[in-house]
Amino acid sequence: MLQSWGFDPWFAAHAAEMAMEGCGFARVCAVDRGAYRILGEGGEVPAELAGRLAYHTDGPADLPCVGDWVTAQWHSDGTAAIIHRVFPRRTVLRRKTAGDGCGVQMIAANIDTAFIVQSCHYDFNPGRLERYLVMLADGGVEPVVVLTKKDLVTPDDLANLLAVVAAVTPARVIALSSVTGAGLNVLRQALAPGRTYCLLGSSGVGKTTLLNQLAGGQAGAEAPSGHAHATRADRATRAVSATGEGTHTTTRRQLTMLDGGALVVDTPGMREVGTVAAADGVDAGFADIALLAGECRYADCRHEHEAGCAVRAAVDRGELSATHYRNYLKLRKEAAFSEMSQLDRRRKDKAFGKMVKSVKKHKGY
Ligand SMILES: Nc1nc2c(ncn2[C@@H]2O[C@H](COP(=O)(O)OP(=O)(O)OP(=O)(O)O)[C@@H](O)[C@H]2O)c(=O)[nH]1
Ligand SMILES: [Zn+2]
Repeated sequence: MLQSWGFDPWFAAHAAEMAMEGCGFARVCAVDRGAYRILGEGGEVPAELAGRLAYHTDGPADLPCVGDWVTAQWHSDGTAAIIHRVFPRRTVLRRKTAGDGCGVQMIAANIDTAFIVQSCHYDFNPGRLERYLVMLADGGVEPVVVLTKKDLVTPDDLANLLAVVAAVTPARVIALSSVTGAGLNVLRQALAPGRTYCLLGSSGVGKTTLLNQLAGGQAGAEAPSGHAHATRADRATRAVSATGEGTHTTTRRQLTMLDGGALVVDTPGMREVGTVAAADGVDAGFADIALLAGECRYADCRHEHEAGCAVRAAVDRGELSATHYRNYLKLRKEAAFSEMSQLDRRRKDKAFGKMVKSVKKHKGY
């Protein structure tokens, strides 16, 4: 049971040092404002931190996060548990927090492989790709590049993209289309049971569509009981349920098992990695605009002259300050500029162009 959730020999080797009397091991499958859910031999239960763990840590990075293995003590009836210790982490996914400089925010632990998802069509950006690669290398996570929406570009364009990626990283690249299904099996075959994966990428590149296809679930399909099936409905809703007395919040499981036994981490924080990495925190001070952006007709709306733009509409109605809106556009431009990494500039060089060409030839694109 624990093995199927990823308790492999690496973690088993730490079992002796992590063991405590009256406790067992479990994997954290959800975290929501200090409320945890863990998966142990007896299934999934809510858990709290032991006082010692909660108050005697060096910082938030020491607290359990999704994907962590922990030592826990189950209540006598088995319906809840206390987390006492956090296993050493094989890998970490974390990002620097905006502002003070030295803070880090843990996004997930013990992810084996991260799929960096970019769209062939609109979103492809070698500078951002490079940034994800740095983040993954920093945390020891294996990168695989996934180029989505291959149906929207010509074979020639795709060959160019593949060559650029190959010039940036030796990581494996999978190009696919969720519309035609091309390449989906290649991705499926890259998933191994008991290994942990995640999808990183900006909003709109097709992560949700892809996850649903990997989960094998039809849109809104009922999950067979006992199965960690993730359906569209699952991913689209915030699992907040109202009970008789006030509001009771349940946290959706953020670590799920696909049909083939591969494990997938999908947390709200993981989704934010994309936007923050994409625009250097520009969105952080413009939460109001980010919120409105959710209502724009097009997922890739730039809020400039697009039809059905909810942001511009709010400015026109006087509900959003025009100055605030202009500041947003201005800052975003600057962020886009500073985002032009070394690599972007190099790309304009002749030498880099030559390298791309030779990679193309060599790889036979
Ligand atoms: N043409 C084409 N469109 C696609 C493909 N995959 C996804 N889309 C469309 O792209 C849009 C965004 O897809 P999502 O799966 O919601 O993107 P996401 O990355 O999950 O975005 P967030 O949920 O905002 O993080 C949707 O309209 C999809 O139908 C594809 O392979 N080809
Ligand atoms: Zn818009």
